[in-house]
Amino acid sequence: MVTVEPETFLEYIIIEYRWLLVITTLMPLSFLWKIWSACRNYVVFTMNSAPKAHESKVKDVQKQVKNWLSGDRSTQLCTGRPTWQTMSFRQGIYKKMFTNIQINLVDVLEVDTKNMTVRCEPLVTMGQLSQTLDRLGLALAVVPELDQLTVGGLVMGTGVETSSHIYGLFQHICVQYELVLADGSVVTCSKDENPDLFYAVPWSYGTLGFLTSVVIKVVPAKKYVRIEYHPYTNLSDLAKRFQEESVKKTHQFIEALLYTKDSGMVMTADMVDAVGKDGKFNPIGKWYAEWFFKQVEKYLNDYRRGRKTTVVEYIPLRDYYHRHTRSFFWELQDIIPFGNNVIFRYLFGWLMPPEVSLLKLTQPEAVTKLYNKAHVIQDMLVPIEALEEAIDVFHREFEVYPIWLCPFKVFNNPGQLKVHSGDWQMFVDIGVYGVPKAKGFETESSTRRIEQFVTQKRGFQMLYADTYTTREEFRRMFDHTLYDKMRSTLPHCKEAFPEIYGKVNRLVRK
Ligand SMILES: Cc1cc2nc3c(=O)[nH]c(=O)nc-3n(C[C@H](O)[C@H](O)[C@H](O)COP(=O)(O)OP(=O)(O)OC[C@H]3O[C@@H](n4cnc5c(N)ncnc54)[C@H](O)[C@@H]3O)c2cc1C
Ligand SMILES: NC(=O)C1=CN([C@@H]2O[C@H](COP(=O)(O)OP(=O)(O)OC[C@H]3O[C@@H](n4cnc5c(N)ncnc54)[C@H](OP(=O)(O)O)[C@@H]3O)[C@@H](O)[C@H]2O)C=CC1
Ligand SMILES: CC(C)=CCC[C@@H](C)[C@H]1CC[C@H]2C3=C(CC[C@]12C)[C@@]1(C)CC[C@H](O)C[C@@H]1CC3
Repeated sequence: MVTVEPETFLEYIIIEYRWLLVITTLMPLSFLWKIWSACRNYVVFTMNSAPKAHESKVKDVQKQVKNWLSGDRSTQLCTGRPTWQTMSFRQGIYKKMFTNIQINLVDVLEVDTKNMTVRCEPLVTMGQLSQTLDRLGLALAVVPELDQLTVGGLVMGTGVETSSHIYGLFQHICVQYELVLADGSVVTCSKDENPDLFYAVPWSYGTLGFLTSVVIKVVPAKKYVRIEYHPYTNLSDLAKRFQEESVKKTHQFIEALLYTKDSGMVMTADMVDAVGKDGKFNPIGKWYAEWFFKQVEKYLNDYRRGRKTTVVEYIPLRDYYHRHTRSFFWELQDIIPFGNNVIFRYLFGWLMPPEVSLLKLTQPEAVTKLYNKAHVIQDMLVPIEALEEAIDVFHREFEVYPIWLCPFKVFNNPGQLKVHSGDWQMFVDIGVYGVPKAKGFETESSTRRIEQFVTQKRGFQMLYADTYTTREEFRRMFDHTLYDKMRSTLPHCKEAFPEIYGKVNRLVRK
């Protein structure tokens, strides 16, 4: 295992006792922030002001772009959202050098129950949207788990969730985008209107234009999710079941957690109207509840001890959607090691989790150094047939557990993701978050070997994380044909925005 020795006593204190700052300051501040935004959203809703205000807010974005256009254009453009507020693990250095366009678009605009769509602005978060839709008996077809993820970030980057084996990625449930282009004009695009632009926008990281609204597909929601936990102590069997369930599509939600190379849990789930008699009710979103991944581990240990095989539970729908939010998957245990302790949960659970933005804003240099050297945060997307082989490679290079497995479909559409046969192809997102224990782990070289494996398998890397690829390697991983065509066609685009690589490579992030 890689260890980083703190250089000074102060560094040691900062790393080991970060939880002191988090509990005494960041958690109360996060709580106040949540109350403020709920009140603000409520007032906006009761005044019904968001749809009316949208047009003038878009005009303001246009005005800022036109000001840049009529100036000396010595800098390029990016959104003015401070980098510490984003969910990407790193801070983008380019934000300080570019002209920042303020896009203060934070509201849900319209729920269309006839066409089963919701229209919203780019800074609407997943938590805000799932709450708004839940009250109407609706849900997004794909709800990426963490509350703070925004619609804009998920469109321009990507979003994946346990229903993605049916609906695809977040981009596949979007039916229309409204953008302000580099010449200050407003365009809308869909699969029938400006289709080239529509297919080039996902994964473009804000390098084609500024997103100002998105129309997204919704589905009818039920009150609960019935979840079945299937434990495995053999990787081949687990991979086989996981792959079969993903392709069969008899269940609405599928995910797996690996706790060692050979053991883990496959979870299949479906929306239901009522709690059945075949399982217990488990409101995992309550402040006192154990972290989700810890509960799953308990069921796996029970199985190892020969106690139970398949367990069935009923979970409230929103609790299920955001099941990894309270513990940031398993990342919070590194910051608050006793965060899952029963006394802590009952006393302070209602203040959890701290806002990611505040954690990023207050991250000390010593902690950054530690994460650079001895921590992996990566999501690699590989064809599902390569799952077992991939786990072998990940074990050899990283040895980080738990591992998150989430199947998803990629439709054979034009754009950055190339599918090599048929109408769609099934992939799996392999999420690795934690401290690597592999012998000889070294951040850059180990990650580069993984990136090469993924490219060889014709897979992709999620770009909120660090990419160590060169520009050429990056262009091999992502098909730039349509993207390059759009950048040459759209007026002033190349002048206004860098290429995707210019925003996501490790050198432009700290
Ligand atoms: C466009 C729209 C149309 C709706 N239509 C109906 C309807 O016809 N019938 C109905 O019963 N309910 C409707 N709702 C749901 C509505 O959000 C809740 O019914 C209402 O907010 C409940 O009040 P509360 O005190 O519980 O809200 P709170 O819990 O204080 O907040 C409601 C939550 O909803 C979200 N929200 C509410 N309004 C907005 C907004 N304008 N912009 C962004 N986010 C917002 C926020 O995330 C907030 O967290 C609609 C919501 C929206 C956004
Ligand atoms: N379950 C999941 O699917 C998860 C996904 N993620 C990842 O997190 C990221 C989302 O985080 P989030 O904080 O919401 O987004 P960010 O603010 O990090 O934005 C991500 C990118 O999208 C661009 N962007 C955002 N809004 C707009 C807009 N209105 N117009 C033009 N470009 C825009 C940003 O451009 P600029 O650089 O100019 O600001 C940036 O390059 C995604 O990359 C996603 O893949 C992370 C965890 C889980
Ligand atoms: C499900 C998918 C596709 C991805 C999940 C990624 C998350 C595990 C990470 C996204 C943002 C990350 C951050 C941190 C941990 C891992 C994520 C939640 C920190 C909280 C780690 C501690 C730092 O001080 C701040 C980080 C902010 C971002």
